[in-house]
Formats: sequence, C-alpha cells, structure tokens
Amino acid sequence: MENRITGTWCTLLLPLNTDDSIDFGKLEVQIDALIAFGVSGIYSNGTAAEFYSQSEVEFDQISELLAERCRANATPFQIGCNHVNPMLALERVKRAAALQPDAIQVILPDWTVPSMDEIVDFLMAVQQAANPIRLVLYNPPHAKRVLLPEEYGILRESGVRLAGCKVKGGDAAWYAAMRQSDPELSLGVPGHTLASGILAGADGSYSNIACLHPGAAQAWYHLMAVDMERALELEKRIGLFMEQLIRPYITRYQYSNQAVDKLMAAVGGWAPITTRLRWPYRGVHEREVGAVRIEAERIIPEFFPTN
Ligand SMILES: CC(=O)N[C@H]1[C@H]([C@H](O)[C@H](O)CO)O[C@](O)(C(=O)O)C[C@@H]1O
Repeated sequence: MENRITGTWCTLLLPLNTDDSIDFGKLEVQIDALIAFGVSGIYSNGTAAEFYSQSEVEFDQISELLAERCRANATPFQIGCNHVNPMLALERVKRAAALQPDAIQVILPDWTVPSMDEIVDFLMAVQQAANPIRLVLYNPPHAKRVLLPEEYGILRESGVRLAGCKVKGGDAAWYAAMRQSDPELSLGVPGHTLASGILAGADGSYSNIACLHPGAAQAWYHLMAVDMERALELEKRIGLFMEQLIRPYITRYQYSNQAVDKLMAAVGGWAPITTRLRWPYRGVHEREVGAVRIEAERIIPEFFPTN
C-alpha cells in the first residue's frame, strides 16, 4: 500500500497584488508555512490556485518555486498541469515532469464533452510525456464529463495507469465500484468530509479546510487513525461551519469555489493571503473576514490554534 497517495494535500493559493500580478515573495512564505505544518503534501494549480488564468511563464515560475522549496524540505508535492486546452496541458506536463514531482494532475479536455476514445488518447499521451511521474486525474463534479466508476476500468484496460484521482467521492456502492475498476487507484476526496470518506474507503483529500488551517486539517487527519469517533464529531462541526458560514457565499451570493477557499485562508490567517481573485472572478470582500472568523472560532476552535 506504500504507493498510495494518502493524507491531507494542501493547495497553493495565489497571492495577488492590486494589479493582479503574483506576489512570489508571499507565495514562498505560504509554501514554507505549509511545509512547517508538516502536511502530507502540497499541490499547485488546482482551481483554488487559479490555474485557468495563468500564463505559461507564471505556470513555470510557480512550479519551479514549489519544486525547489519542497525538495529542500523533503515534502511531497504534486504539480497541477491542468488546462482547458489539451495541447497546452501536454506541454505543461512535459515541463513539470522535469521537476520530478510526486505526481502530476490533469483535467480532461473540457470545452466540448470528450468521448471515451478521446479521453484515452489524451491520457495516453499525457502518460507518455509524464513518464516516470505518476498521474492524478482531477475530475471535479463541475467537469464537462464526470467519469463513472466503470469508466476508470475502461481506462485501465486501455493502458492508462492512473495513480490517483481527485473527485467528489460517493456512497458505499461508488467506493466498491471504484475499487473493483481499479484497485490501485488512490481516491482523493473533498476535505470537509474526510473522516467519513476514510471510513468509506478514501485514501486522502485535496482539502478545502486545509485552506482554513493546514496544521489543524493535518492534525484532524492524524486523529482519524487513532480516534475515529472524535474525528467524526469534529467532522460534524466542520459541516456546520461550512453550511452556516461558507456555503451561503456560493448559494446565495454566487461566489466561486476558489473565492471561498481564499476566504477560508484569510479567515485562518496562517499566511499572507487575501481574498482577491484574478480578473474577472470576484473574491469575497475583505471586510467579511473578521465576522466569519468570530463565528468560526466558536464552532471549530481546533482550527484556530493559539500557538
Ligand atoms: C470541498 C473541497 O475540498 N474542495 C477542493 C476541491 C476538491 O477536492 C476537488 O474538486 C474534488 O472534488 O479541489 C480544489 O478545488 C482544487 O484542488 O483546486 C480545492 C478545493 O478546496
């Protein structure tokens, strides 16, 4: 089982100046803070890191910085090579592979719905470009095509060897079908339900609540191994926090997932991250941060350690 991708994986979040340029100094501080918390791993360029609006030069700078800091500190890292343009995604994979990450993440081609044959063609080329670096398929619920468990089996039979997937998860039948399709696939699920996810058969998470506090999210992951009952009790309160304080920004005010991930980081205050998102997406206003923090501290004090 030692090859499985487990634990709490923390996303990078782009620190942006008021002209929308990236503050690389602050990004380095953020990466070093994540490393100091001893998290299971760090990844770049998911949705939360705003991969969809980076230039190729910025992509390279971010990947190189992450690789350099993680390698110096023996911290596992994955590079997101996601791009809605499959040609550019493939080029990103070639450049990222040279940095020797623990895995490379890719999304499926995502403008028109890809057929299964097209998906296999895409992933076979990506696999060859990444070799020997392993692949994680980032297939979120909002992807144009969300793969069914049996389709992971088709990928495997076609020669695509995925190390992991980053997905929404599902019920007991979904976990059983995934295991049957590809027993070697590490199942990475959302952060705020990780304890029940682990009970059901997940390996780890690409975690939203690690944005709130990476150290607390990691401690929660460790708690799952020693006292699942307490971990599940904390999950209930994390759920309350999400429902009461975070989800309304999405459902009522139409903010994006990445907007609330950055809001959580600003609320947690563990690194210099503001709520700003790159144009044209909107971040939650900074003035909301204080009020959310007061309420959040009441519900999940574990995420606001004092030292
Ligand atoms: C609820 C939750 O944890 N959301 C996280 C999602 C899911 O892990 C993924 O979509 C699989 O469902 O991934 C991100 O968007 C990402 O990697 O950028 C970060 C976000 O915080």
